[in-house]
Order: sequence, then C-alpha cells, then structure tokens
Amino acid sequence: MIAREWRRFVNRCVWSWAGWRDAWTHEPSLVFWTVIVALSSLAALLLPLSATERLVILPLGVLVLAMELINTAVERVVDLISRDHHDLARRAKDAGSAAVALAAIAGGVGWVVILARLVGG
Ligand SMILES: Nc1ncnc2c1ncn2[C@@H]1O[C@H](COP(=O)(O)OP(=O)(O)OP(=O)(O)O)[C@@H](O)[C@H]1O
Repeated sequence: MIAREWRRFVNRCVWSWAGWRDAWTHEPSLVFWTVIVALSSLAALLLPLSATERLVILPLGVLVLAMELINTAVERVVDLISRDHHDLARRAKDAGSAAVALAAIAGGVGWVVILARLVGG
C-alpha cells in the first residue's frame, strides 16, 4: 500500500518534470513568464518587504507559471482535436490566455501596492 502510493508519487514527479521540460522547450511564453517571475521573486527577497508582502508576491508568481502551464495544456488539447479555424477553439484558447493575464494582473497589483508603501515610507 505505502510502496504503491510512493511509486505513484514518484511517477507523478517524473511526469510533472517531463511536462515542465516539454513546455519550456516548446512554449516561449513560459520562458518569458519564468524570467519575469524570477526577477519579481528576487526583488521580493532583496527589497525590505514584510513577511506578509513576500507571502503575497512569491505565491502569485508561482500562480502565473501554473496558469501558463494550464493554458499550454488547453492549447495542445484544442490543437489535438483540430487545427481548423473554429470559434469554440478561439474561445477556449482565449479563456486560457485570460487566466494567465488575470494571475499576472494580480501580481502586478500586489507590486503596485507594495511599491506605493515602500515609496510612501
Ligand atoms: N483553431 C483556432 N481557431 C480560432 N482561433 C484560434 C485557433 N487557434 C488559435 N486561435 C486564436 O489565436 C490565439 C493564439 O493562439 P495560439 O495557439 O497561437 O497561442 P499562442 O500564440 O501559443 O499563445 P500563448 O502565447 O498564450 O501561448 C488564440 O488565443 C485564439 O484567439
């Protein structure tokens, strides 16, 4: 029982890593967001932020990357079903794109509020 669950857990780790590597190789937008999130995380660690502020910025960065991976999954499933131009395909892909945008906006708003506090003293 424990051995089987452990094997499943290890498999999930292997498949997740494969998924990340594949998306990294084929999705320039994932590379773009990873660079942005790395810079944002570095700034959050270097600037004099409170623990709460870091607890907002750091997970929001991870959320952006998670949304980008889900968006990639949606795009691939849509392309697998058909590469024909279709209104539903457009709406599915646009919804995935909007999910990434919303997470990024949440991170941006977090930074605006924190920077306003830093500049305001
Ligand atoms: N089969 C389709 N039918 C209709 N519109 C489509 C179709 N495929 C893509 N689109 C439109 O083109 C946009 C970009 O789709 P594409 O698959 O090229 O994503 P992408 O450029 O890889 O996006 P991202 O940068 O978010 O990864 C979609 O959001 C959608 O509006």
